[in-house]
Amino acid sequence: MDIKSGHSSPVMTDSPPLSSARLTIRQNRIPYSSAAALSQNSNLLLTVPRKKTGILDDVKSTGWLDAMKSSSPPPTLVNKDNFSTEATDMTYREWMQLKYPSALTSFEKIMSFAKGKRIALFLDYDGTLSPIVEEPDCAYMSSAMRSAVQNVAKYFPTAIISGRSRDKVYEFVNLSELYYAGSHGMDIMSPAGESLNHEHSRTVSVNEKGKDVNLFQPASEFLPMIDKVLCSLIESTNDIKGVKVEDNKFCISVHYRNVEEKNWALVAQCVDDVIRTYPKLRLTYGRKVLEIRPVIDWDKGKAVTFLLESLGLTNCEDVLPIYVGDDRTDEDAFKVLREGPNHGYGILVSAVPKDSNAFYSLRDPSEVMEFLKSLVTWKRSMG
Ligand SMILES: O=P(O)(O)OC[C@H]1O[C@H](O[C@H]2O[C@H](CO)[C@@H](O)[C@H](O)[C@H]2O)[C@H](O)[C@@H](O)[C@@H]1O
Repeated sequence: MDIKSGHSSPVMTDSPPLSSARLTIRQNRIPYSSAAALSQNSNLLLTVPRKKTGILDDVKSTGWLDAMKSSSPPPTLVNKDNFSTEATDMTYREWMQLKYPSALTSFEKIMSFAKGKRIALFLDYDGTLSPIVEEPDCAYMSSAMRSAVQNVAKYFPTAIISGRSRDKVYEFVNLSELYYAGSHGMDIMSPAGESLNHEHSRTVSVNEKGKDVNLFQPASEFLPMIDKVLCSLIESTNDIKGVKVEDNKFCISVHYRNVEEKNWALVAQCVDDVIRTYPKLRLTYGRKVLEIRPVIDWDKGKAVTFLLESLGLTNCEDVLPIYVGDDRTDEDAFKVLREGPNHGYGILVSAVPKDSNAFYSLRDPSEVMEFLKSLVTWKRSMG
């Protein structure tokens, strides 16, 4: 059975990554009037020079401000009480039925394909295992979700793949039996006593019990640069109310979720001012967050391929990788499973219709938990 059947080729409608847009218009200049207007509107003491090149030009010429605005479901579609209108419900149902069927209602179909195969499970963290909240440091997962992940990991090799630092996501998930890939896959760790089976991996003692884990960190040479940029970003955004700069070790997140919308362009400007002198760094975006990372050819998709190789599960007919994620950065992994030699299923977690490289969908973390529990029940039923 061809797992691609029945799905049309997805078309990504999001804007291109900031970095590429940035490069193409680097010579453009912001007219003095725009820069002046920005500084007047901002009510901040930040100095905005007369002539600028960079992200702000992109915002104006390629709709980046729109991209920043649409990088998380707008409150009119999904508000805090999960209110949705009949019309948006119907649009969602149509999207789900026609393009990305629910992984819960399609569970039997998925499992009929999984029969006789070894499942490998990859789980994003924010928005997948934990709900999106305003304060990034408070994105806790529930203990019920932790149990569901713990149970599923008894039967299938399971990895958490996150944009966060590995330490932070480990602190949230707190299950030592899992593989972890932090910093968008640039910081991979095996469970204690396991090896990543790679010539460039190294063994270190990490936890208080002094257990050995194996690490693979393809961007380690960038650490000094990232640390410098982190300090500069903290300093330059210091006066913008609501900005949070998060140290994700090999990446940096600049959150604007709690910044007044009129100041979002200013956030972009500050980020651009800092990173413009670092050609070895690039900028992407996620859910109300700008993300700075090394230009190396590595992402969540590469991390999935790496882990499948480490586990000896690559290019095997009898392996079914499943990746569950909600964000733009998860698309790299969905794409790898859709197009690469390790065919598998991407499952997009979304409460609003959007285009994706995934095959299936789940509405929110509670449905993710149900899906994980169903996997366990199915496995136990197989004896
Ligand atoms: O790859 P992920 O595990 O999904 O991490 C992606 C980013 O997630 C976090 O930010 C997002 O979640 C926050 C908490 O719900 C929310 O406040 C923020 O607006 C979201 O962008 C995390 O803080 C970032 O560092 C990760 O890159």
